[in-house]
Amino acid sequence: MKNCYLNPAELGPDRWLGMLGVLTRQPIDRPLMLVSFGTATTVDTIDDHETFLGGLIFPGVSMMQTSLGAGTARLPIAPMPGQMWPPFPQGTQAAIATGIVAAQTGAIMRQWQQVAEHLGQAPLVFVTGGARAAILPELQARIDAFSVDMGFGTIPIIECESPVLDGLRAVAQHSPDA
Ligand SMILES: Nc1ncnc2c1ncn2[C@@H]1O[C@H](COP(=O)(O)OP(=O)(O)O)[C@@H](O)[C@H]1O
Ligand SMILES: CC(C)(COP(=O)(O)O)[C@@H](O)C(=O)NCCC(=O)O
Repeated sequence: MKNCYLNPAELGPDRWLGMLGVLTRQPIDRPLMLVSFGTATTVDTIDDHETFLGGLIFPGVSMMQTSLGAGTARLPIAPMPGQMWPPFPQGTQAAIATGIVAAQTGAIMRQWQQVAEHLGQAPLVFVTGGARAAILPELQARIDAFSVDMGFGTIPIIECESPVLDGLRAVAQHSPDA
């Protein structure tokens, strides 16, 4: 895989290995995105020539929850109930939880749209990380809406339990001493 980072050494090895892990399970005939809902959320894109184009880093779900709780006078650390997210939340906890889901999903969808527009193909989305469950239903609904709108049909998100370990295994198997 080619790395388009201006300084490749700056890229987190977890992100690089995660992308290699995804490539072990998917033939690269279309763009791929790997979204990792960890401490930070990362959104990385590989084009259909096995080139890592670049990606996003922003605070993860838990970091958003705790930073609102710690950085404001009156906001609680709101739980993420995993229900439908209302368009007009009418209470503090719902406003925070829905705001976090909207922030996470909105950033990912912006990237999804950029990839679709720049490359003319609908990216396949892989997700990993401990905090993914709260975001997945909303993300799937948004991808389906955008994708159908752009004439690509629905695209199921693929969950990956351990892409970093899959990538590490692939590197170990291809090393000269393996
Ligand atoms: N079962 C879970 N339910 C909800 N959130 C979880 C769960 N497990 C982990 N998390 C959250 O996921 C994040 C860590 O995810 P992880 O994939 O371990 O990331 P990292 O690679 O940063 O260690 C933390 O913010 C944590 O709060
Ligand atoms: C962005 C990360 C903090 C994500 O780590 P995570 O939250 O998954 O533990 C990590 O990949 C990192 O420190 N990266 C270095 C900077 C970069 O990738 O550009």
